[in-house]
Amino acid sequence: MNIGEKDIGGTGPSGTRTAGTGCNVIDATGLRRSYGTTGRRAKSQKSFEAVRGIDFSVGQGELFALLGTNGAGKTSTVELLEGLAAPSAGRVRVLGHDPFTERRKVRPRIGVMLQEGGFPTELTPAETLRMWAGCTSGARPVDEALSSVGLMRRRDVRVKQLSGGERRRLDLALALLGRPEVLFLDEPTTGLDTEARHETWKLVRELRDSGTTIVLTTHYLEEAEELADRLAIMHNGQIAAAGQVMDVVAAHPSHISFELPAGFHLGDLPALEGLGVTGHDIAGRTVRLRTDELQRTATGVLVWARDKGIELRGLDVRSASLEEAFLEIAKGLEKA
Ligand SMILES: Nc1ncnc2c1ncn2[C@@H]1O[C@H](COP(=O)(O)OP(=O)(O)OP(=O)(O)O)[C@@H](O)[C@H]1O
Repeated sequence: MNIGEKDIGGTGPSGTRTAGTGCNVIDATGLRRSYGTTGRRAKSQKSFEAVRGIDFSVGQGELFALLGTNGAGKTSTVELLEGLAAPSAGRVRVLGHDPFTERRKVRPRIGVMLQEGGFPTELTPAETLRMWAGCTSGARPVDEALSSVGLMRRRDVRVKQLSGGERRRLDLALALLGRPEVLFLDEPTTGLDTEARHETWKLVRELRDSGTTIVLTTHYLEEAEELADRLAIMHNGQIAAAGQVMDVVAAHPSHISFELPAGFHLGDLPALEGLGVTGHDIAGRTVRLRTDELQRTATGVLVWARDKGIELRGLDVRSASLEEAFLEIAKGLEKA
């Protein structure tokens, strides 16, 4: 594939780095987006900066997830990548081109699954895809697109009779119709039941494995954990953390909690610092320890309990999850 520009690779200011094949399909540098700065009323309007100078790149065949709280700036960012708006500052390249000014070169090579598809509800899925195929060069056969998202059974019912989850699948079928090299998925499994969500994940993995580059926004951290090669967590228009899931998670402490048996106090435990504990709290009789050295701390606590001949009820030993990392990042930034 002719990407058109050289890999800029390396580590950006926000710590993002491509893990892919050396070809960056997407490059964003110092990207900013403001609302209320264009149009006739611009001078009287107060502008709002939704994307505040972000850098990231996505390698060919990589699945990159953009996470963040409501209003963090994910959709505003993805729209810049899709060429639906121009950045107010910074630079974006998709497949080596500016997706806004060179839209005609980029659009046929990307697939976009928006949050709200907005189909004509009187058409059937087959008719919807046929209509769309008429505007798409090199479109897949309609039935192939329908069966790839598990909608063959519903090909001839009206869209208005589809469930919310089935409409999401039709959205996905439309995004896949032109065999895109780059696929943008905006909350693709919202409204899907567990089985349909797992089917969508399987399909997304297959697409990624066949070389499609995928940018995913999601509110489901489990989805990012399942699918993402790398991710970025946005907050207030900036990238607060980025990297592989395990890197983002590793930057946050693991936890051990248990109930103190009757007659024991926190001070009866061995010196917490010596066990590698970085912080603790106690609620009622439940002790919660934070640590960056889970095995050492857990061993210390268990050996202490064995030596005292006590059972630690409610014992829970867990590595940090993406959810905990996410919540800590959001909490930390709110305080900042
Ligand atoms: N057209 C617009 N005009 C003015 N402000 C906007 C516009 N679109 C979005 N915003 C604001 O920009 C910020 C980022 O919005 P954006 O939709 O990009 O966030 P998001 O991370 O996608 O949120 P969500 O997870 O809720 O979809 C929000 O504060 C939002 O209110």
